[in-house]
Amino acid sequence: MIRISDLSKTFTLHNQGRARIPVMAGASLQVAAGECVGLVGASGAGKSTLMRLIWGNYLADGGRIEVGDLDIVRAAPREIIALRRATLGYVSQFLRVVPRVPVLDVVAEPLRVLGRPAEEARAVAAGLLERLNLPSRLWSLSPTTFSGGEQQRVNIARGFAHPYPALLLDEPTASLDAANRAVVLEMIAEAKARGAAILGIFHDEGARAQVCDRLVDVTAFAPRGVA
Ligand SMILES: Nc1ncnc2c1ncn2[C@@H]1O[C@H](COP(=O)(O)OP(=O)(O)OP(=O)(O)O)[C@@H](O)[C@H]1O
Repeated sequence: MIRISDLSKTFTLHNQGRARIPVMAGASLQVAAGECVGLVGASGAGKSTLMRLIWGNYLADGGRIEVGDLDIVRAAPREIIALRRATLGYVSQFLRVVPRVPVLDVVAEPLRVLGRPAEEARAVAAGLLERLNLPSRLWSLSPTTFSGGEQQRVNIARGFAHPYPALLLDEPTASLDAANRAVVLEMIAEAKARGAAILGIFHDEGARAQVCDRLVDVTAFAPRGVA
């Protein structure tokens, strides 16, 4: 489902004398349907950069990133938007939302953009928020003032509202208590069981051991002479 081959990325810092930071060269990786792969490697090795390249926020210098039939490296912006709508989900570490939109609509939104009726989408959102133990008195509020763990649960609910065939998870259990962490790990296992291809960063070793089928060390992707 996710196929990466010969991927390279160098950052150029235009405001700092065009300093060049080579992060990866010749990176290759595949994630099959129903599989969860964990990215590991020291801080600064390039885990987040790889996730952002797949999400389409960073442009690769070379290589291919195929998600389903689309090569993200060569895709047009509208193709990436369509991919994010139906095929590729992303649970980032931090929640970014439009102010004043209530939680229930934040979580229902991925279904609404796919054409699901409002009431139906809200019912799915309510089910997820309930499962993640977010008190219903908070559902009509904007999550901008929520605690770290509450925001993370909203982010997770949103990322799991639609059954994306491919999912990127950046530290999905980082701010959670034991009970909610267990719920999230259960949701990841269910997504795998329905055939989702999942690529994640988990600093939580227990979580990693529980849901990852294998680990990929991104240090191996460092350009020659950098690692
Ligand atoms: N937008 C950017 N501009 C310039 N350099 C960047 C940018 N993003 C990342 N880098 C550099 O790329 C390298 C890899 O960073 P990245 O955040 O991918 O590492 P990481 O493995 O996710 O680290 P951590 O575990 O600490 O989050 C670092 O040297 C970082 O400074």
